[in-house]
Order: sequence, then C-alpha cells, then structure tokens
Amino acid sequence: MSATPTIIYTKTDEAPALATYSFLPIVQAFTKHSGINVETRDISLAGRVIAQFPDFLTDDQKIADHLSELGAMTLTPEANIIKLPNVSASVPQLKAAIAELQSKGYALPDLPENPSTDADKDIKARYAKVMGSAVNPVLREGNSDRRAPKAVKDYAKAHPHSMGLWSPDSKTTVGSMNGRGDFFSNEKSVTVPTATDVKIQFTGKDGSVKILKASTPLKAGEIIDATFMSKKALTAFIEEQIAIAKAEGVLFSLHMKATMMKVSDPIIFGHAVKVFFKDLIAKHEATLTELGVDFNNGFGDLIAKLSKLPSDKKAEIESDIQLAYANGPALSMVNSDKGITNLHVPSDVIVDASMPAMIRAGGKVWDAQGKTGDTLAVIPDSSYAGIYQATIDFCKTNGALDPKTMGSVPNVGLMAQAAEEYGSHNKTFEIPADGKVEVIDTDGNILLSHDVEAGDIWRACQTKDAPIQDWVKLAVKRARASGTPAIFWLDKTRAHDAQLIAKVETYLKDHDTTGLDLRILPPAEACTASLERIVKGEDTISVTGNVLRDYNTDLFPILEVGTSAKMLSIVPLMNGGGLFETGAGGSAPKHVQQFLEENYLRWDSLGEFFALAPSFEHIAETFNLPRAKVLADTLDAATGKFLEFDRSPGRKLGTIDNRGSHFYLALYWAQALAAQTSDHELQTLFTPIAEQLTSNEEKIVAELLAVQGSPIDIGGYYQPDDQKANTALRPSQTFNTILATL
Ligand SMILES: NC(=O)C1=CN([C@@H]2O[C@H](COP(=O)(O)OP(=O)(O)OC[C@H]3O[C@@H](n4cnc5c(N)ncnc54)[C@H](OP(=O)(O)O)[C@@H]3O)[C@@H](O)[C@H]2O)C=CC1
Ligand SMILES: O=C(O)CCC(=O)C(=O)O
Ligand SMILES: [Mg+2]
Repeated sequence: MSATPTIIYTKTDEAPALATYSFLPIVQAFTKHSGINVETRDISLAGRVIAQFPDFLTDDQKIADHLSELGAMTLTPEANIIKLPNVSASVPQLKAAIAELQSKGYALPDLPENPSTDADKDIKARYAKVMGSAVNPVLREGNSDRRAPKAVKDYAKAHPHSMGLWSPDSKTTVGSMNGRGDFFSNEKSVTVPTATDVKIQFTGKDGSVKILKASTPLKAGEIIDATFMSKKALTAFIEEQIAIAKAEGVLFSLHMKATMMKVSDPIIFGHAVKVFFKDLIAKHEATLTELGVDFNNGFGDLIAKLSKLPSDKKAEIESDIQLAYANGPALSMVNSDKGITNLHVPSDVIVDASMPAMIRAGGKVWDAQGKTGDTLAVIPDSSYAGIYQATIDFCKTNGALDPKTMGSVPNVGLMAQAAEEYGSHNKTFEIPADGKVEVIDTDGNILLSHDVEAGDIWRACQTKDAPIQDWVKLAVKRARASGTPAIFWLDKTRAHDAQLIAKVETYLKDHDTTGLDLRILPPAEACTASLERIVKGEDTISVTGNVLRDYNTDLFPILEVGTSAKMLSIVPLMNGGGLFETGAGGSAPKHVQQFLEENYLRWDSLGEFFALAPSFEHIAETFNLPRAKVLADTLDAATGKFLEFDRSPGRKLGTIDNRGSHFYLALYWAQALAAQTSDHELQTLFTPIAEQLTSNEEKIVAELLAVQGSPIDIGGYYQPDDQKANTALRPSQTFNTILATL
C-alpha cells in the first residue's frame, strides 16, 4: 500500500477538462493540510495519442501511458480514482486531435486510411488503441452503482426542469428490426464449465479458412455468446424505415453508440448513410472512390473531401446532395444553422443521451428549419430498443412525466471486466464472404457456430463469472440499503440473458433476500413496470447488463432531474479500490463552443462534487484517516447547501457559470469546515478562510461575472494551453489570493 493516501483526479477533455482548471486548485487547497495527495493523470484524447508515439516526439513532448498505469492501479485496494468523462473518439474527432497536435509541432503521423506497409499498419494499430471508448473499459474493474442523490431529487422536486408536452397523437416512434436478422435474433450463448481458450474461425463457402482471432482465454463459469447482424436484413430495414418516415411525414433519425461499439456501429451507421444517399452514391461512385470517401465516418466525410474536387464537379455533387435531401424524408438535425444532419458524424448522436433528450422534449427533434418535429427514431438492433418504445408509449398514454412528483430508477450495472457487448470490439468482424463463423475451444469442440454472408457483422461477447457474482451481491446490497424493489432487466427468450438468469437465480441464494422484492423481467416490461411505479413517486432499482446500465443512467436521470450530470456514480472495484465517476454523461462539446464564443461555461460540476465525497470516505476507511471523513462530511454539507441555494451554473450569460458555482462550493465547504468541531486543527485553519470568502462574496462574484461576454482563446481544443486556460478559468484575483493562503 502506498504510504500517502492519494486521490487521482483525471485530466480529460472538453467541458469537464475546462472545469478542472477551476475546480482542482480548490480541491488541492482544501486537502493540502490533510495528508492527502491529489494528483492528476492525463487520459485526455490528446494525452492518449501522445502516449502512443514516444518514438515520434521530442523528450519534452512525451507523456507516459497514464491510462495503462491507472488500469494497473484499479487492481489494488488503495486505488482511488476520480474519473471525469472523456472523449470516446470517432475517426473525425481523432483526426481533428491529430491535426491540432501536429500544428503545435508534434511530429505525429497522419491516421493511415488504407495502410499497406507494415509501418502504416503499426501506426493504425496504435491509433486504434485510443479510438472509441478506450478509457472506461480499462478502468472499470468493478460494477456500477449509479443513482440520483436524495438532495438532487429534492432539488428537482422543488425546482422542476422543463419537460416537453406529450400528446397522445404524437407520431414519434422507434423503428427496429424486431428480430429480423439482427443481433437479438441470431444470438447463441454458452457457459463454459472449465477454463479454456477459444479461437474464432471463418470458413468460406470455398473451403478457405481464416482465423479471425487466434486466442480468447475463458475462465471457468464464463459466459460466451456470439451473434451477427445480417447486412441484407439491415439494408432492407433501413430502406423500409426511410420509406415509412417519408410516408408518415416525420423526421428520420438514427441512434447508435458508435463510440462504445466502435467496430460494429460505425459500419451500421455507414450502411444507413449509403442507403439514404444511394442514388447520389450510384451516380458519383467513381468520384467518391477517387476521393476515398468512407461513409462509416458519416456523410460528413464526403462533405469534408468535396473541397478536393474541381469546382464544377463539386457544384454538381452539391446539387445532387440537395436533390437527395429533397427526395428523402426530412432528416433530424444536429445543428440546423450549420446544416449538420443526424447522418453527418457518427459520434454526434449517441443513443444513450439522444433518445432521453428527445423523450424529455415530448418526442421532438430538430428539423432543417430549426423547428421541432416528431421522429422515427431508428435503432436497428432490437435487443434494447424496446425500452425506448415502452417509454414513448407510456408518455403517449400518461402524458409527460412530472419531475415534481416522480420517483426514481437507480441502476446497478454489470460492467466489470469489459462485460457483454461493451467488451466485444476485439471480437467483432465484418465478414469477408459467404461462409460460417465458429468459436472453437482447445479440445476442438465447436461452442458456437453461425452461417453468415459477406458484409454481415459478427461478434462475440464475454461475461465473466466473478463480476456476475459481485453484481448480484451489489444488487442485493442496494435493495437492502434503500428498501427498494429491484428488477433484473433480463429476457429469458434471449440466449445470453437465459445464461445470465441461471446464474442470477443461483447467486441470489448466497444472500439473505428475506423481505426483498426482487424480480426478473424482460427489458421493455421492466421499463413499463418501473414507469408505472415512478408516476406514483415510487423507486425501483434497475439491475441491468452493461448496455442498459449505460442507457438507463441517462434515460431516467434526464427525465427525473434534467441531466445525468448530477448522478452519484460509484464503481466499487472488485479488489477493494474505488473508482468514482463524475455524473453519468459525457464531455458536452456544446459547452466548449459556448465557452469559446462567450467566455461562459455552463458545465455543472455537481457530479465531481458527488464523486469526491465517497472518494474521501474511501481514504478514511482504507488509511484509517478520520480527517478524510471530516472532509467528506463537510463536502456533503456544502453540496447540500449548494443545491438548496441553487448555485448550479445557469445556461446564459450574466448568471454565475461553472467558475462561480465552484466559488460557492468553496464558500460553503469552508463554512462547514469552520463550523465542525471534530477536527480542531481543520476548524482553526478554515475559520479565517470562511470569513474571507464570506466577506468577499460580492467582490468575487463581480470579478467572475466581469469576464463573461466575449470570445476567449485557450490555445487549443484537444490540448489547451495550460497557462491560457488557467488564466481563463481562474479570473477572480480575490478568490485566488484567499485560496493561496491555505
Ligand atoms: N463517461 C464518459 O467518459 C462518457 C463520455 N462521453 C463522450 O462525451 C462526448 C459527448 O457525448 P454526448 O452524447 O453529446 O453527451 P453529453 O453528456 O456530453 O452531452 C449531452 C448534453 O447533456 C448535458 N450535460 C451533460 N453533462 C453535463 C454537465 N456536467 N453539466 C451540464 N449539462 C450537462 C448538456 O446539455 P445542454 O447542452 O442542454 O446543456 C449536453 O449537451 C462524446 O465524445 C462521448 O464519447 C459520453 C458519455 C459518457
Ligand atoms: O465510454 C463511453 O464511450 C461512454 C460511457 C457512457 O456513456 C456511460 O458510461 O454512461
Ligand atoms: Mg452513457
């Protein structure tokens, strides 16, 4: 065990990284005299890219591989990591980050599009390590406990956020393949009784054999499943959905998770783009090939490459694009002013956040004119799409949910050790030709087998036994601690879930469940049952696999408390350490845009405040350090007051923003430390700080408000200039001077 209790505060990207420039100095000042180190590690996209290419960079440019370091740390009992959201990069985001670093003098190679040499293949492989959701699966050596703290629910009840109206004749609906050739319908699953190793093998109709993955070790009791999405079925489905959207006069929108499902979902996204623009693509096929357009990166890939064309050809394609828009159903928009559609960039519309936002808005999305309209929300695979349809149906019948009175749906999610789909990307393949894919163990037994066709997307998922046991235990613990019914959202007609249900039933017997209300229901039914309770003000824990953990912890928070930023999000690591995620949402690119334009940061750091308290508690327990408990309790009290006095950032200029909200947290925290009597040294230390912050409140707030309103330069997007960003995010000299006296 390391000698000094240490909290690792992660340096990430975009809005949370900006907020860190302001908040971390406060945390460091407040913990300085407590024998607790608060250190940073860089897991930003830029930092991760740099860490992959030491051989291309000068010594002072190099950054060590902090992510791997933290990954190793999660296996230790003293691990204590505050994990802020980070960019899970799509190809367009990765390219932008590389270009920015190159412009700053980093001699990084370009991302090779079609690598042919060994050197290029190596470069591409290194970039692949930072692409998509490359951080969370490394750190998540535990299952997840996400819930809205009571103070947050109380705040939402007292200050309900706006909710769009739901009309019974809303045309909004979810389109999914409903078992026709999708991952759901093709799934097969087995539990291996003893440890083994499997290879994944493709055999073509011509008899040729290709090993897709040579080795995947499986532990005893591990569940392995495999499935595929048929390309033919998918493209026919997209074709059908486009026609339905057009006939119904609703906006077409596609909702994927191209970041987390970084192999399968960009391909699915690409098919949707190719079907939507099929006439355009057929007419200009030669030009598009010449340009190297890859629609898996979104329709925006074509737009970005158009400038390489002679002006007459460019104009011709542009006019055919307009024709395609005119002929198709109207597309849902990401940014109507800039003409960015739902099909432009695969990471712009991410299902976990996009569907709840639409449902919260009364089933509406934006159209090209900047007006809102009903939508056909296309989620091709039917494994989980039903929960959104169930929610929509519920809202059509019952009207919008009411934050003033509604209950809550906390989540206990199976996540550890890259469980289920979210660990499948190294076992996902676009099938080269007609044939079969088999999963074969070391004794030559064929565990799973599928007949496939060229272009099908085949994948295997693993779910280890120890994480399942831990997840069941966590579910029972939460149900007991909260006195709340818990529903396992599992469908016995789905192959994987049937294996999981058998384990759940077995492992529940390891615990005292007397008096607990524990049920197992298929996802859509579980969702409806939870909604029926939620309108009565009742809480129901959702105990889910990894994907529904992700979906539910945006869906319910966004409806209940307006955002998933206010969630308590704890990952008790299986070896005893703690990973404290901040909120349950992402890195909010829109907030950065607003900050750069107006010097106004509307990011709410409540998630960070909530993560920090249990992090201190973990230190208090692991290191037997009562002072850490005092910090936790006073921070809790400060957060309560913060909510009571409504000190979260507003959305608009002229109100306090993220920086002002941090000042108030510091004020209340110092006041609480000055008021407590269990640690006299801390009380003495913070009494003058509390007095100075209190008497300078007006002055500090005025200094913070004064800088708002004009554009601000922080010297970079993916890698801001630390000095410029520090200056920008800490603009109150009075506040800085008081903190410096600590
Ligand atoms: N854990 C992680 O590391 C996660 C990372 N991501 C990454 O984040 C990026 C953006 O993803 P996206 O799907 O747009 O989701 P985001 O959660 O970043 O944004 C959706 C919206 O949620 C609101 N929001 C989220 N967090 C806060 C906060 N702390 N304070 C105030 N409002 C908040 C904002 O609404 P409004 O604009 O109305 O203020 C924001 O525009 C992607 O690169 C994605 O990969 C996504 C999810 C989790
Ligand atoms: O890691 C990611 O890409 C997204 C994670 C996420 O959305 C979540 O954990 O809720
Ligand atoms: Mg999520």
